[in-house]
Amino acid sequence: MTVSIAHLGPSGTYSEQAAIAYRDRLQQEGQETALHPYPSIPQTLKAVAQGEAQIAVVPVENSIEGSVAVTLDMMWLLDTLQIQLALVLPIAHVLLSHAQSLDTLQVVYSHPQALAQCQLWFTQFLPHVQLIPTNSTTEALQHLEREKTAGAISSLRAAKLYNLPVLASGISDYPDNCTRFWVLSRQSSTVGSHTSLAFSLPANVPGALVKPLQVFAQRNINLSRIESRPTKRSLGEYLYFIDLEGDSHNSAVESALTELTAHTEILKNFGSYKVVLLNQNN
Ligand SMILES: O=C(O)C(=O)Cc1ccccc1
Repeated sequence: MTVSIAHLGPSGTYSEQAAIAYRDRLQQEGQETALHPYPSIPQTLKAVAQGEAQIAVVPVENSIEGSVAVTLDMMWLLDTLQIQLALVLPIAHVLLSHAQSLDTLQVVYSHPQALAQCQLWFTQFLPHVQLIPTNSTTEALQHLEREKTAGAISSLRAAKLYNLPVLASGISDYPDNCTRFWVLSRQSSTVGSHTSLAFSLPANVPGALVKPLQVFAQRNINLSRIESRPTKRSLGEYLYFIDLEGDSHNSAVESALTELTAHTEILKNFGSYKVVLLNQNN
């Protein structure tokens, strides 16, 4: 049976690069696979939640810009997705354009994460250029043929794929730019070094967040990330997304998760998984 892997498209995105790395792992195990590009991150996740695809590979956090909010929000909403693996991909942005020189550029298109990761570079070298968000780094490339004074931030892989000229490279604001992707499916996750969960609080009162956090501290469980997102019910009310070091089959983590139910309103366990560092050529 062919395993279908959904990712943000069109072809050439960083998400596709992470999906290819995952596909290669499955192929080494003798699995048949097929990649399926989707126009947005929510559509990629819904495809798996609705059973249209079996696996989704989506960005969750970038070392410069932080969380991909839409991924966290959809994980909470969809409820059924479990993390199978985390992939950390180095990100090297280039500026692509048919323009002859940088100073003729008027607009630059890209995914909001890519625009944000290069904002200092644009402030310094192209302060008057208009930055326009697109659904993905490769969707941005569709503008270049018709708009000769437009640029797009994408990868060198995408430049080669679409045969587009590179106007500038090394444009990320910090050299160690990398993005963490989650590999998700509806199957329950297995084992690994990390566990991710999210919860809402029973009441907005002093100390409400201390209690769930103490559950981990008392058991010497290290948290590797904590992120809040609005509940969207009322201003100032939040959901908390937590990554912890440990597997949910480990007895300390297991008992922490049990006790956590007493200090949270809704608790969602997204599963335990391994973290794999990819290199640029993956
Ligand atoms: O648009 C893409 O190529 C994506 O996969 C989203 C993204 C954008 C910038 C850095 C990492 C992921």
